[in-house]
Amino acid sequence: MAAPAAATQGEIDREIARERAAYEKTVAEGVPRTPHPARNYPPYRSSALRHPRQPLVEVAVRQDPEAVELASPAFGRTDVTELDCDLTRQHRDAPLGERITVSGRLLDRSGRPVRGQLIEIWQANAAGRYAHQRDQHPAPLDPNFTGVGRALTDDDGGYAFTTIKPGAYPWRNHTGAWRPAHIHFSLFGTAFTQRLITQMYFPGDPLFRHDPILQSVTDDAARQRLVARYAHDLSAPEWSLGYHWDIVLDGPTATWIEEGR
Ligand SMILES: O=C(O)c1ccc(O)c(O)c1
Repeated sequence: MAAPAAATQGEIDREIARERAAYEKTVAEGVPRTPHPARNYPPYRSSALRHPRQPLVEVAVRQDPEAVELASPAFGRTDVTELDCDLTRQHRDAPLGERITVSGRLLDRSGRPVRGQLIEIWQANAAGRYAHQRDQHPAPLDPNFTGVGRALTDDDGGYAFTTIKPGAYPWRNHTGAWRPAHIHFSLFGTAFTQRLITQMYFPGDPLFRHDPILQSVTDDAARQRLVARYAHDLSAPEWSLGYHWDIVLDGPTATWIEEGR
């Protein structure tokens, strides 16, 4: 059987508009909204293949939570060093690109700081290429950039990363699909079963409205909360541009997550 023709960007834009209209109709009808993006969001093609089809397993209820923890990754406070949060100093020379700092606070639903939490990030280089064998698109790799970092939140729930601004990159969701520049964030929680994953975007990106992953967050305000704020006071003269991004774990201003594992 011949493979179906890939959708074009125009077709995806129309699908996004249809999904948005369907969402707005459910809001108008007072249908309770799920707090996070749909697991199967048709314009994001691979979500159709990858979403769970069985009811989710409640680990804490059906299994022994301690046994789950024994078989899961763990980390100790001493595993995370000061250098891990500086992605520009992990190689002999500095990476190419626009040096940035990204900082903010990890907060609970009442705005209280969440302290001592492991935050991990991963991202493409300035040319939009991941240092990963699955990324084969013809943009240059940077020998001075791996694109992976981690930090522990401080007593104020604060975190800060120094990195370079990632480039947009093509992916094969549809013809003409380019992801807006973004940084992936993982929040480990106090146990592996609490891990949350999300993405941070940069303000004013013209690709936002064409991106089915960002658009799978159908609530406008929630989508805005995934976009960092350019913070001139965080910029360092002759050195780096500053961005501010808070992550709220829960409640009406929660940062929407793409996946919790
Ligand atoms: O699900 C995916 O295929 C996919 C592709 C590119 C991304 O940047 C991403 O976050 C997810």
